[in-house]
Amino acid sequence: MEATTFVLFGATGDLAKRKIYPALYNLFVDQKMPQSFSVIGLGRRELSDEAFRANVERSLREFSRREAHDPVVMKNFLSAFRYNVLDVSRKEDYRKLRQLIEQQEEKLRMVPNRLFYLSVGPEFFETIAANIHESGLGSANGWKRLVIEKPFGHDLQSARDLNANLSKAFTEDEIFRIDHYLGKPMVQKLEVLQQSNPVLQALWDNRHIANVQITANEIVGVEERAGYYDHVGAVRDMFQNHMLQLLMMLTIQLPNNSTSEDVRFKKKLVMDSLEPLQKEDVRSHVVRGQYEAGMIQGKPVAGYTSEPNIPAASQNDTFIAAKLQIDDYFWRGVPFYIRTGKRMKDKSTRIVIEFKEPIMQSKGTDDNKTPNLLVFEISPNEGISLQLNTRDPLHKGEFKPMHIDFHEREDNVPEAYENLIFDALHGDSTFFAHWDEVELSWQWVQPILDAYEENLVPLHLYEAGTYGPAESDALLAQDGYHWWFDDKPVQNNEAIKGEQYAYHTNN
Ligand SMILES: NC(=O)C1=CN([C@@H]2O[C@H](COP(=O)(O)OP(=O)(O)OC[C@H]3O[C@@H](n4cnc5c(N)ncnc54)[C@H](OP(=O)(O)O)[C@@H]3O)[C@@H](O)[C@H]2O)C=CC1
Ligand SMILES: O=C1O[C@H](COP(=O)(O)O)[C@@H](O)[C@H](O)[C@H]1O
Repeated sequence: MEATTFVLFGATGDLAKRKIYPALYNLFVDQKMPQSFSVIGLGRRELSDEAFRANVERSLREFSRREAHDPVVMKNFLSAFRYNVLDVSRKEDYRKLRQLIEQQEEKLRMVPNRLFYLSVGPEFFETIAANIHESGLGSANGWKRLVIEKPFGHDLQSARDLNANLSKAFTEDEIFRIDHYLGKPMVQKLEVLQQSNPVLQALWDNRHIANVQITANEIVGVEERAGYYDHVGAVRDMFQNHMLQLLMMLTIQLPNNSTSEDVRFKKKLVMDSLEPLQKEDVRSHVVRGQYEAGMIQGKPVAGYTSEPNIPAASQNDTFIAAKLQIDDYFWRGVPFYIRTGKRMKDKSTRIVIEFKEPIMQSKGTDDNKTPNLLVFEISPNEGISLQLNTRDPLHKGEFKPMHIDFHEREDNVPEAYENLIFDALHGDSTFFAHWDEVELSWQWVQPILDAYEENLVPLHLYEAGTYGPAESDALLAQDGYHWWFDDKPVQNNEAIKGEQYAYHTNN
């Protein structure tokens, strides 16, 4: 891999501590970092290089998935780190930064390839990009890349404005927009699973699939993020980005050995084919919810409007469920139900594919009918399961569902940020959000934002520790479906922990 200077804005912040340093460290231990690399951490507070390295080391001990830290490896890793004070709006700080980077590159005889990672609030993105450009930091004789975190805009217009401004300093193929759901290993496998398994390929369309359910349930509430969350809600925080990305990754039809260009193009096709919602139709396609007080895992939790720094009259959404349709050859007529919410009963991100036409039961009643289900568990556990039908010899040969499960061992699973930083270092944008799809996602979501703003959609309260408002169940019930696994979340079976494959039947 090419020599790289990793320039980290927001090096003293929460994301750097919890995700970025552990990811860099794990890549280093796995020998997936460039032979020559240097990390320049930036922030307003004064820190010596030693104090900065001590902070980085502390964060690794707290947050790295690796428990044992070899002191020699740790020392080598930390020796690449320097710290520099920089206020994003002070132009002279960029000149000093440029000097420091050039000194380091000269000392280490590195080609001036520079990756600028903006782990700071989105209000700073445009200022930083412009200052990188004006200070000449980005015009050295190597490549430059810009990695930015969400949120990428607040609505369609602000996203367009932001993109237009970033484009003055970086080209589209130099911009890497992180959507950490795209870094999750199971999401990255969706493409290959579909491409390399004729069994799945053969069934991957509206002739065989009855509906698709994409869920991201969270146990956590708003936590300490009132200032941010109360202005965005579930629709902007999760739906516009992570949930629509899951939809795209599941439904794109890619050629074998596809490139990142193919992925970008095919995702755009999916978004182009998504049936648009009119503001007036949002009410019948979208369920908007907010949690009330309740019990989660045996403990009482406060309602949203009693959370610290949330106004008592807040109408902000903490839950959204929606029905979407893709109007193309493969998916026409298949409803996609998407939901995400905070303070739900359990933590689970998964995709359930329900197949058509359950086998006709020769014995038993209709109640025994079990459609074939293919489940991709994305997090917290990673796995795939298939629900088939079999006969139960102990119960007069009645039909009963059987599950074939595969669960990845937890220690085999890299963190999303490891995958994404590795790809950004390589310049591979396959698993990043490209502008086309970001713009189309905002375009699709905009009528929902407008309908919420004008209060055209009721806000349904739901008890914390449930699966959201009853209206979310009704959204599927009107089509004759129901959310799968709400009462029996798919879980890693303790009995099969540590094994790669397992085969068991439901009792
Ligand atoms: N934390 C998380 O889990 C996630 C965060 N994100 C996104 O990542 C980004 C960073 O979030 P997070 O780390 O939580 O934020 P924090 O508030 O914890 O950190 C912000 C960082 O920005 C720096 N900073 C603030 N103002 C300035 C300034 N004027 N000049 C230079 N540096 C400044 C701070 O350094 P100092 O105080 O030293 O100046 C600090 O390092 C945001 O865009 C957020 O939306 C996305 C997903 C998850
Ligand atoms: O981006 C975000 O994601 C997290 C959920 O991420 P996960 O990897 O734990 O599923 C969410 O809690 C947060 O509100 C949102 O900003």
